[in-house]
Amino acid sequence: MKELRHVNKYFRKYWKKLFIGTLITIIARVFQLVMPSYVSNIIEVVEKYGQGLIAKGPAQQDLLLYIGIIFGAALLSGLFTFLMRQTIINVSRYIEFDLKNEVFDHYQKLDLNFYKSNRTGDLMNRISEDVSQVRMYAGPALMYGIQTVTLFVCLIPLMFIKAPTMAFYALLPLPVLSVLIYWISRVIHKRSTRVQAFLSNLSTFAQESFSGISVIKAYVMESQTNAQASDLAQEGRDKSMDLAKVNAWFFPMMILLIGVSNIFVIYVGGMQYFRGEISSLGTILEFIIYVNMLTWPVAIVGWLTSIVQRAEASQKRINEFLKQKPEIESPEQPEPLEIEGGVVFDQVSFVYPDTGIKALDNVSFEVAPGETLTILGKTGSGKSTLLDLIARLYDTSTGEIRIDGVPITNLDLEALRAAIGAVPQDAFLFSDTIENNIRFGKEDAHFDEIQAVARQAVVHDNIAGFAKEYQTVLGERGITLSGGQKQRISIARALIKDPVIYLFDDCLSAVDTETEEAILGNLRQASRNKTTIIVSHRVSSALHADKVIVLENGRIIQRGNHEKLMAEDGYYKDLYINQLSGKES
Ligand SMILES: Nc1ncnc2c1ncn2[C@@H]1O[C@H](COP(=O)(O)OP(=O)(O)OP(=O)(O)O)[C@@H](O)[C@H]1O
Repeated sequence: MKELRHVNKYFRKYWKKLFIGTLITIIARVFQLVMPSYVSNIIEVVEKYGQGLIAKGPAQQDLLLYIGIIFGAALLSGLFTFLMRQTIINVSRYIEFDLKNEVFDHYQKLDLNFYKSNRTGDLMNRISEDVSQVRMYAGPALMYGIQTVTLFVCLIPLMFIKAPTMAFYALLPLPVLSVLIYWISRVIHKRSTRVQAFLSNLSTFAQESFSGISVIKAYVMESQTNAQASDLAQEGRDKSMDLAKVNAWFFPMMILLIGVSNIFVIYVGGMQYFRGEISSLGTILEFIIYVNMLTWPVAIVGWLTSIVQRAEASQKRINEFLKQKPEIESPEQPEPLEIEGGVVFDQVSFVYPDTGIKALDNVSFEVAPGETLTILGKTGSGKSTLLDLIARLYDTSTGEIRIDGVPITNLDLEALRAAIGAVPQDAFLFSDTIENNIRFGKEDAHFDEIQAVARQAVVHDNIAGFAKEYQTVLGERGITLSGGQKQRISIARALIKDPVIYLFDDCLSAVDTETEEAILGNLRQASRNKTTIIVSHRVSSALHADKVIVLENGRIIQRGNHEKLMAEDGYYKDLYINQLSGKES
């Protein structure tokens, strides 16, 4: 129960509803208890009538009265049972909602390393399956728990008051039933944990096969993927069958033990009746009803234990993630700063913690507010890493990055990221309309602004060509854009944000050179007074830059501007000559 303590805060939050729910549960059970003793009364009236102790008229009147009471009590018990579900089960849904939001909010705060070391399927499983298991504890388990306790507390003393010997024998098999069901539930729990872990794998496999469907098709891997899927399905079937086998024991065991209890009641009650220790056969019937009323709650003790165990295991998995602290956080007292956009790298090195790859090695440079820096270099030379460090997606291993003279770690994280408009290398667009994808950069943007930035990113004409123009839905629910169109929408999204610092990570790689030139021209206009850092493989992005650096294996091997770099032999000049000759030819 240690892990489940996490849910107590939600119980406290909804304590009023839970309190009312508990009262209602108790009332519902008390009304349920009315029926057996009136059934006994009915039998007694019938017996008396048979023995000629009561006339037909009054006997009929008594019968009608008792039936009326049983009916009324059943109605009220039904009504309160309905209200009980409405309160306690509803609270469990609220708790499920709150917990899902808490987990999701926490996921959002965690940094990239967390996402790299955990699989998406697992993240999704914890927020859906595991939270559902915890809901079972916060709702049904709580409700049936209260119900069981109420019934035990009211019914068992009542049975002992009415007929102690019969009560003793009637209750004798029930602890055995509870222990057996507890034991079965433990096995069920073990096996269902295996099923749970398997489902996590299955989600990951399905998610990867669907997102990688084009690769699967292109490499004609359908049959291998199918074979893998059917292996997984077989594994799932075996695990589910294991679970089904133990589940199958549950009800037969219950029925057997109720049967034994009933036989005890009939035998012991019958003997007592013969000996005159009980006055009416109605008492036997009353006890049979009691035994049947108790069976489910007794069985449920075992079931509840298994729900609690499962919820504990699930909450443990959830807590594992909730306990993870984001490695990158805002300082407690950030320096107040109106960011102007001066960026300084002071002997910065960075090693990816998971792979140990040194992506940047002693990198130093300065970009003044409003300047443009272009970073060139072979693939894997550390260009994207450098941009990620400016947005503080990672923290430097050694050295310092300063924005307007203030170490980046002293700045408020949100303020820093709000000042940055980043266009990543892999343009990611959401399954939403084009308008909303661009609006992501500025929620309250007017439609005219959206069109204006789309024009600057040279994608407006493409959008206008779609039947639904800006309302065209992208992604899984809609059309698929070309790589270049995606990149340009992603640029428009950054432009509408109108940030102080632009980070463009090779975001024109999928557009033709003519469009690239048009966009670069527009970007120069849009980012005239903004600090702009462009990562590129094309020298065209460097022609008008104030500064250029060339990276190789994480080190700066050349720096200057176009004119200076053309004056020396090296990577830049070679690249320029290569790309220029390519263009001319
Ligand atoms: N998330 C990551 N985890 C571990 N290592 C990484 C990660 N991202 C990049 N690397 C490694 O860091 C080095 C620099 O990568 P980076 O993406 O910064 O290069 P790049 O110059 O942007 O390459 P490209 O031009 O291909 O985009 C590479 O060796 C790469 O394998």
